[in-house]
Amino acid sequence: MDFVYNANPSRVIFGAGSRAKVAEELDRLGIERAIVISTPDQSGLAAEIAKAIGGRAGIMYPGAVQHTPVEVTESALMAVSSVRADGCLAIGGGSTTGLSKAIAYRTDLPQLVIPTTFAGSEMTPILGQTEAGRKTTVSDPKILPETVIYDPELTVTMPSFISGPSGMNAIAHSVEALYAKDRNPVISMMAEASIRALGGALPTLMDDPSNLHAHSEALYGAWLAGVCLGAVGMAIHHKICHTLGGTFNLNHADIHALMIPYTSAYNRDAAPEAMASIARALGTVDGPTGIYQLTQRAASKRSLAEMGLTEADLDTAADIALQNPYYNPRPVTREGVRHMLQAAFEGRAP
Ligand SMILES: NC(=O)C1=CN([C@@H]2O[C@H](COP(=O)(O)OP(=O)(O)OC[C@H]3O[C@@H](n4cnc5c(N)ncnc54)[C@H](O)[C@@H]3O)[C@@H](O)[C@H]2O)C=CC1
Ligand SMILES: O=C(O)/C=C\C(=O)CC(=O)O
Repeated sequence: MDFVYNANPSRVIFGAGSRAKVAEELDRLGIERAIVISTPDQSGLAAEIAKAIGGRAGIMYPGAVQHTPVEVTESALMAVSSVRADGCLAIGGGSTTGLSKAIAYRTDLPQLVIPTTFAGSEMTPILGQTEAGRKTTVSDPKILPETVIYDPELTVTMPSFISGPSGMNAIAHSVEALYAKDRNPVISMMAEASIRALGGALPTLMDDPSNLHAHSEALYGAWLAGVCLGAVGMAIHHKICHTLGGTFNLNHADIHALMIPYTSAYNRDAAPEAMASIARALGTVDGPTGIYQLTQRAASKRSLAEMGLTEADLDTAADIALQNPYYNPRPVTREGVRHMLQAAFEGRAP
């Protein structure tokens, strides 16, 4: 057995109520005047946490938006300078974490992240940002948050149309980790455990959105998924979601949730060990079928047509997806991708 395992160093505090440790963790990082980042929708939660840390909250910045536009980062950097902030405290989903990472990438300020969705971004040294309508991705050790507090009491406020797709976004990280070119036994173990935890928790969350035990399980799965995403390379699923999301400005989690049955089915015959691992985790005979069944419960959008795409858009997407070659277990051909997109357009079982 030959492999390389690269661990991304970060400190993780996990547990219901663990947000009570924010002040202690800021002290540990030597942060005295944080920029407190959130989306506008989550400014109330950010204000509550800021109140609990007193003077360590240097300035509030409730302006995070999806896909990390560079203009927003520049405005946040002015807020950083205005109080000479010495660290970032991000409270929210992947969009909020993205802004914190964008600041850290440019300033090397330390980051404490409190995730409130299952996106997994907090565990990766990857930043996607948008400039002039174009989204690009960069990876750098400065981007990786130093400390992450996972408090499942903070994910219970997600309505199921956000929590379901967000959980499927995490599952997609783990699925692709299982057939990554640079996979290794530790990450594969985490990926299977992540799919098991999320696959068990998501149906419960759809029926009972405030079930704290299920949130804890899902957040645990999301943590593992984030570790997987940060440690190994992704393939056709992440590439096609990046293309579809960026080109047609689609919601990030919704497009991941919709596409993962089809992308995993694309690789079904080329990655049998990964498929067996997914099937074991979900308790099904076939991995992609198990994922499809899960999306029927957890995804908010069930077809590319429902997301507003046309068949002509599928041709555009297939062309773009073929532009930059990348590793995938099954060769990426235009015909194969177009066929896969057609099935997703119609929302039929893969
Ligand atoms: N670089 C990386 O490793 C990764 C980056 N991302 C990035 O993250 C972004 C998407 O992040 P998501 O978490 O999917 O969505 P998001 O952060 O945009 O949140 C979606 C909506 O849900 C709200 N929300 C978040 N948590 C909530 C809660 N607990 N209760 C009620 N409302 C809540 C937010 O205010 C927002 O309106 C994209 O820009 C994506 O590219 C996502 C995964 C990995
Ligand atoms: O697609 C994902 O879920 C993983 C990575 C990114 O979203 C990169 C980014 O756009 O921040």
